[in-house]
Amino acid sequence: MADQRTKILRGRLLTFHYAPLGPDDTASYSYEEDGALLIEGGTIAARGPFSGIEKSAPDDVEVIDHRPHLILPGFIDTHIHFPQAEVIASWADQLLDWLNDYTFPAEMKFADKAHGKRIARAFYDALLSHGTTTASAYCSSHPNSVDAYFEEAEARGMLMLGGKTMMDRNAPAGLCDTAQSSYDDSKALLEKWHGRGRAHYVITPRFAITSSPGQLEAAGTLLKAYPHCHLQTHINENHNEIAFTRELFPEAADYLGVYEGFGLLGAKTLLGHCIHMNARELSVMQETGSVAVFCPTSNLFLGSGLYDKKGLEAAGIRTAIATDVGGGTNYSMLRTLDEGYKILQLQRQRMHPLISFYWITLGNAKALSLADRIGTLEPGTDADLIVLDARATPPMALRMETVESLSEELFVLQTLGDDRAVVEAYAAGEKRKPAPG
Ligand SMILES: Nc1nc2[nH]cnc2c(=O)[nH]1
Ligand SMILES: [Zn+2]
Repeated sequence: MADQRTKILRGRLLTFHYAPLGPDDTASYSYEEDGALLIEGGTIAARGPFSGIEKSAPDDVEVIDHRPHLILPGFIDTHIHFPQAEVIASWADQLLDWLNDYTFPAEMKFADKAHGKRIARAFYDALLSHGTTTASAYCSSHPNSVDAYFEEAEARGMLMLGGKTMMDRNAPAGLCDTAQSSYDDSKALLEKWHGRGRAHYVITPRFAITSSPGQLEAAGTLLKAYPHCHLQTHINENHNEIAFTRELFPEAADYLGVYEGFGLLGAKTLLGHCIHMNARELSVMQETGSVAVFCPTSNLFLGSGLYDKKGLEAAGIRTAIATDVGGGTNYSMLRTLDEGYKILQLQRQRMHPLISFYWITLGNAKALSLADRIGTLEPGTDADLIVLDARATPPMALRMETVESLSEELFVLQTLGDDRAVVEAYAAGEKRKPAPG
């Protein structure tokens, strides 16, 4: 009798090994036309041609046949706001007005744990139905919201990163903590959640405008004491934001200098946006190994500006891509790639589809320093997978009639695809795509 949880997934497998150096870099990925994954106890036990995997498996193993669809590692979203599920699609001016008029009022509702639990269910339904199996989220400033966030992830077997937003000024009283309370609450939450199951705690000062120097210092103290945790914040998204930050921290060399001064930079630091960077900031980002997170739908929606992927990477900076819902306008990493492609086109930095799909899987896993567990179909890693159908809608099916290569198929998925192209999502080896409706 086979282990109940042992199964074979059959389909067209695609996984990356490193960032493709160009369209012809076939060594950068593995593609198996009739491939299979042996899944045991939430991890990938073996990968190969179906015939070989079937031979080595127990006779009564369950075979789930996903042909003719693609099987990929689950998508990874490196920057999203859990309490903004009700903010997405709010008609606003640029960043600071959008925060004050829509975002802060919506986040205040998370003082109520019941609200957090309801939004958490909707949030994870949205992630999984769009093929995202891991994300790094800002919760609200209420510790309750972090519990709601990780409890729901645990129930769904998902590897999720997140933390309590630290913010003690320039926001409504109902959202503000203090330097001391944010330190105490973050520490307690971190000790409760980090490493429990698949949870990863992220120290989360919102941005320089909403944190006093004392609070940024507290965040730095936490990061020093818990260097295995990530830290996430925002930087250089909007010109008014930058000007206000310079007024609040006149002694800092520049915006990044604020975070640098409080010891917030390093290989586990995720900096959202990084649009308007100066030369000094680029070199400090590179030296510290901090990650510059591209949020294309948000950057267009809020009129923030154009992320310079080529310039950042030429400076040796690690990059990632994310939705930034609710400034971002879609949970789909496919829609995110499509908008990102257009931003890069405007700068003559056209991105090849192999690089796009590398980025939202292994690339983002590397940016999170989690490539030993997720973002890949390598045996020994976690079975977080998705099944994609490039013929999911009539316009996609029509376009696919003339597609001749894997790269072309990926580009159809990126340009025309959304949650309708996601046939199934597995987290820790189990089917998790919510039933429609
Ligand atoms: N896009 C975005 N930028 C921010 N900067 C500070 N907070 C936020 C936020 O919630 N969204
Ligand atoms: Zn954000």
